[in-house]
Amino acid sequence: MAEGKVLTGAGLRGQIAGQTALSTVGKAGAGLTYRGYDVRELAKDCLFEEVAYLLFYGELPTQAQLDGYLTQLQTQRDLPQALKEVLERIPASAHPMDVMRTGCSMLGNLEPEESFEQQLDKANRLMAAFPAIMCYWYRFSHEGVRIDCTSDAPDLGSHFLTLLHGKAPSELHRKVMNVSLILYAEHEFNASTFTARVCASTLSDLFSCITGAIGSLRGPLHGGANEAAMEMIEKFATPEEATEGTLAMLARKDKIMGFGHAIYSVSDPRNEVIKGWSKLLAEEVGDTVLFPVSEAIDKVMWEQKKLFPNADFYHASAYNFMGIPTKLFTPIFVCSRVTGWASHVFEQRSNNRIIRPSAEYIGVEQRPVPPIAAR
Ligand SMILES: CC(=O)SCCNC(=O)CCNC(=O)[C@H](O)C(C)(C)COP(=O)(O)OP(=O)(O)OC[C@H]1O[C@@H](n2cnc3c(N)ncnc32)[C@H](O)[C@@H]1OP(=O)(O)O
Ligand SMILES: O=C([O-])CC(=O)C(=O)O
Repeated sequence: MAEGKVLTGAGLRGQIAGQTALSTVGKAGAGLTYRGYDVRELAKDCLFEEVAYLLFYGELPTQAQLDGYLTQLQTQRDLPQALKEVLERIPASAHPMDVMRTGCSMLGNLEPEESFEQQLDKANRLMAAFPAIMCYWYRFSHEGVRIDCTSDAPDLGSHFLTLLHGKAPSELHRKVMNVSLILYAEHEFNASTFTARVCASTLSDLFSCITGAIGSLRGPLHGGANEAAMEMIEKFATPEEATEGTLAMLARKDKIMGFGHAIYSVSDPRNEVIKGWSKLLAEEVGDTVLFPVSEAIDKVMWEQKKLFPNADFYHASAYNFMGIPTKLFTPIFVCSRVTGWASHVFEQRSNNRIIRPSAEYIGVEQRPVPPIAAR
């Protein structure tokens, strides 16, 4: 069970910045829950869309509600032509998180949130459209293909894999992508969600809140860690090399991406779930390198620093085994976390006061402005 950490110091650590009924993170005896449900239980039995529904509407859907919701989301997957044209103009060298940011912002121009009464419709629309934003740009810029942004895939995870690979995923890949989307969906006041809430507190529109959140998620200390972890893992050909290399990085005081957490102190409850699925995928593809290398890094980090893998570390190998290009790892996080971000925007709006903390001034004392010739 995840334990509470002693939280003080810079980075607003340990300060209550608001209230939420959406999730617990690192609460002693509760670990990670979404609206009271253990994330591990949700990841075992639910579809990602059930979790999205839970976050957006407050309760898990009945079968009839879920069927209706899946159908609704399926009809919202296609992109307007003007957005496709914008995506076609973004170079292949662009970072896909910048593509997601631009795609979100452009959709906000074409289909703006004109009143807060539209917030749920706009959140569902964004969630349904994100896989196509990512894959339309990726396949056009890298393969010269203009893909059909719709698919028959019943759920968002398999829709994404279908658009990316041009064929329906295997049952195992569909399952893993679904689990991954659930694990990444919501995490209280992390940096990107807090960004969204600050933006929401000015009574801005949903697209602005989500665009800002994407920018915060992009950094390697947050969502970008899954890509950074993959780049590190790939450098090692054997577990022995990984052990030596990790020790050398620690000696240089490098940050090891995919380890540690701002709130959890002994484990990230999402790790055991994705690690299990990564192991299964490794067996499926007959991997003898990536998974053993990952475990070797994991062992050194625990032995040397008592640092544990966070949600991002074994996501790297899991996504790699499913043939997903590394640069798309963090954009998948966006496809999932848009549910948490939007739910926090709704929560902020429902009991709002502009978020405006104070700063401790550490600059020079007040002084007269000298004439320019005297400076
Ligand atoms: C989905 C997510 O966003 S999960 C987070 C993803 N990010 C990463 O994986 C990036 C790597 N990890 C980190 O940079 C950090 O652990 C963070 C940003 C997640 C948390 O930062 P903090 O709350 O400041 O970490 P914390 O207070 O636990 O750090 C304690 C010590 O461990 C060190 N440490 C923490 N994580 C790491 C790491 N991954 N590698 C090496 N050292 C680390 C810190 O530098 C600090 O050392 P110091 O006391 O000598 O300065
Ligand atoms: O909570 C955090 O600081 C980072 C994190 O794990 C997440 O956003 O999923």
